[in-house]
Amino acid sequence: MSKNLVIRLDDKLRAKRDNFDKIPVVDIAPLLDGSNKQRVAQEIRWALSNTGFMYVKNHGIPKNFVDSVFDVSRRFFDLPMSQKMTLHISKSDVAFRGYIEPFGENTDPGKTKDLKECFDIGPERPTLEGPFWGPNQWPSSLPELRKLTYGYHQQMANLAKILLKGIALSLDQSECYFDNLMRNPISIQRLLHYPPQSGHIGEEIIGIGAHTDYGNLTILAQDDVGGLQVMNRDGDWVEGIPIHGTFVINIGDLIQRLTNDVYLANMHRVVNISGRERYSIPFFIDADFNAIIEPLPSCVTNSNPLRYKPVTCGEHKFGRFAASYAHLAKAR
Ligand SMILES: O=C(O)CCC(=O)C(=O)O
Ligand SMILES: [Fe+2]
Repeated sequence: MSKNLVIRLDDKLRAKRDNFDKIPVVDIAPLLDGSNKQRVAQEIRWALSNTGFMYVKNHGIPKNFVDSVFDVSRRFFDLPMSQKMTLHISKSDVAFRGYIEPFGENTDPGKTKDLKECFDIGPERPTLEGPFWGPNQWPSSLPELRKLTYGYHQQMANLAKILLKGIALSLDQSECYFDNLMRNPISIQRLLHYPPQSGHIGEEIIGIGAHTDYGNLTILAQDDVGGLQVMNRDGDWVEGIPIHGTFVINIGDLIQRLTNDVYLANMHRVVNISGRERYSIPFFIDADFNAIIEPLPSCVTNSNPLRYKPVTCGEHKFGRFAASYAHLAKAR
């Protein structure tokens, strides 16, 4: 695998990180019930500075609810292609809501085509305008999809708030630190389907090409098939194996910028070598469109000088989307 991707971080900082061959599991019950927030914050700090990823367990979201969303997601992707294409994401313009066909969004576009199909929805708040807001597109033949996916998305938004309190504490900030940056945060609830691949699997076509996530936080539910891979300090890929009852959490570029590279928005990809269909359900949450993200003064030191200029969340996110989406590339 190309090691050049990891060099994105300067070598001095990379050498300071602990290496890892497993992604840590963090029990967040003491954060939810308030019994030991600092212990959870410490575990989050290790996980996000060294791996950029963690599993969370005891998160309070019922397993049967998550299963019901996987179930409706399978039924959605089983619909005929002609029906799914009537909901195509390009019809929502820059609201980014709807269906994306295989190879329609490529996360490492110079190198890899993504063998995945997606369905994206977002908050249904008609008063908010601008990119990343707008009506969702729902299939009339599958009415349960709306209730389940939208309900799931709200549960994820609540869980994200709790996790962001833990992340704020882990950075020695007040637990309300993110509230001002996230009054109406951009968020996307995605359903993902990775068709099976067989024969020789080269980097030119895999489930999802190597990338970092763009925003603040991602909460991922995966089925039991496996295929998620996360890059360690040596540039080797570590399996994000499915662990029953957990979510996989990772931070995106905005938190890496906010922490002046102290926390890592790590490279990851999906290679589905199982020969089976794989389904996953990521929830992405960013900051407000106009929120200015700049390094926290406590993360800027003599040995880690200022690395980033302020950027708005919307500007950063839009730039990264434009590079990945065929329908935006055509419009440019
Ligand atoms: O499906 C997965 O396991 C990961 C998906 C992912 O990385 C993404 O959608 O950004
Ligand atoms: Fe990702």
